[in-house]
Amino acid sequence: MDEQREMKVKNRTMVRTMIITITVFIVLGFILMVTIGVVQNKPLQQKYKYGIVLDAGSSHTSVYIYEWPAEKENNTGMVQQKHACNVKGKGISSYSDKPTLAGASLKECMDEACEAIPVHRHSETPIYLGATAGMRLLKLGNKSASEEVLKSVGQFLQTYPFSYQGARIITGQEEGAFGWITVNYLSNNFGKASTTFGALDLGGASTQITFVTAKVESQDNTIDFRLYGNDYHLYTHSFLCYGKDQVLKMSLSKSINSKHGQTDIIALEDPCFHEGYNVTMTFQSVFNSPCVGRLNLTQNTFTHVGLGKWSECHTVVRKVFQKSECKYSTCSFNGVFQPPVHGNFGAFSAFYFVMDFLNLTAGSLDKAQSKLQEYCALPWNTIKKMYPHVKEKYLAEYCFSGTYILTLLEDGYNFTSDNWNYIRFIKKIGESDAGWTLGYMLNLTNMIPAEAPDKPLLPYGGYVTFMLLLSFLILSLCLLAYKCFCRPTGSGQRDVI
Ligand SMILES: Nc1ccn([C@@H]2O[C@H](COP(=O)(O)OP(=O)(O)OP(=O)(O)O)[C@@H](O)[C@H]2O)c(=O)n1
Ligand SMILES: [Ca+2]
Repeated sequence: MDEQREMKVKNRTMVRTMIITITVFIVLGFILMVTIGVVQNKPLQQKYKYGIVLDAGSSHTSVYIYEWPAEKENNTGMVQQKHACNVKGKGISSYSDKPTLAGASLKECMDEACEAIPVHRHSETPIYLGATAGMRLLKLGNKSASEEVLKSVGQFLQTYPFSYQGARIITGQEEGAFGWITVNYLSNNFGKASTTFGALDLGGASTQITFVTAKVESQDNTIDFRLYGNDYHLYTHSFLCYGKDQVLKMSLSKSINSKHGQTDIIALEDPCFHEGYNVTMTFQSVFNSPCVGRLNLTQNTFTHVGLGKWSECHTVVRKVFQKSECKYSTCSFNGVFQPPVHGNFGAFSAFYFVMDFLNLTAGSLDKAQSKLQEYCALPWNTIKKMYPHVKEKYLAEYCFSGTYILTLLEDGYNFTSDNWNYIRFIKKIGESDAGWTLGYMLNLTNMIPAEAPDKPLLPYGGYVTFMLLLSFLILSLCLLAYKCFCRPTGSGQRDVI
């Protein structure tokens, strides 16, 4: 009997030891799994890559620095603007008579770029310069000067430690298409069934319109892309000379020409400038562009006198659009094919600067016209007092520019009161400026793949959590099963298997 009791006590002690050992192992195992899960899930220190694009516009140059997580290059929406710098002074095309100075004008912003990008990334950071309508016009008027300017900026950029990828004049189609890519990339519209935004860009010397359409009747206006597994059939057109500074020159030159021969032009009355505005201008400053014809005058200067009459201004501005000829089913203006606009549009650059200043980014077309009419009727002195901190050159032109924008959108691109609210005036999307530069870099670095990259079933964090929960469940079941098989028997003993 004693032996039997001793055996029983021994057995019980053994079972207890086993249970304790197994429980300790299970608990230790679980702690280990949780620890690994937590450590694995800890956000890794991101490694960023960088790219630089210089937007050499007609009125000014901007330097944009983009950054993206190194391992997520091909995911949509990953590239963001890290820094932007506006070069002081005018655009590079204004250096036509002193081209060698064009490069050095970029120094301050390029030095900022060196600071903004970690030194160990400098040599692998691509840098691109794209010049737009100002340089297109200079090339038309003085080809060798445009080449000298490009050479100067190219040589200057190569003195920096970045990976120089060239300085060139981009085409109007590229400018339109890459603006469209930027807007839709930043809005996360690629790789989904969602529709895309059209893009409207207004600069100093050209304007672009780009949107997805089914049928394009003219080859010059077609661009096809396959992005993230979807085909996009784009309509795009860039109107050289229809940026707001060149249109002002065209409009002034038309008024001067209509006066020419009748009287000596001493004062040029302009309904698009505020009453009381009175500035001496040279004829040269109006006629110094391929967008306006030549004029032979003996005088050098004239006085630009404001009248502040919006409806007359509207009539004058309308005259820069030639609407009578169209050999296609539909046209925008100047005989250029354009399908009817449809869907949402993002309107950026000067579209935004001007409409934002005039507080016209929301509301109906009728309301925009009546508010602009009121604004244009304000005397110049009042305007100057209302906005003492705004650059006088910009301030003087907002009545004209606002009128031009409304006319371009309505009479030029055929927007109506019904689809006016589909236009969104935007400066930035998230942290990044809307414009062609981001799309240009994404394209040249192949960062937008034609096909959507394969995605794992679960994101990494989700995968670790799921595996942990599953392991926990299995262990719990094991414990439960163990408990069931160790249930006391009728004789008060335990069956140990
Ligand atoms: N706060 C501001 C900033 C700029 N502008 C005007 O907006 C135009 C410049 O627009 P932008 O998109 O910078 O033109 P660019 O890129 O220089 O010209 P382009 O694209 O035609 O080469 C110029 O007329 C400038 O006077 C403005 O009215 N208000
Ligand atoms: Ca521009």
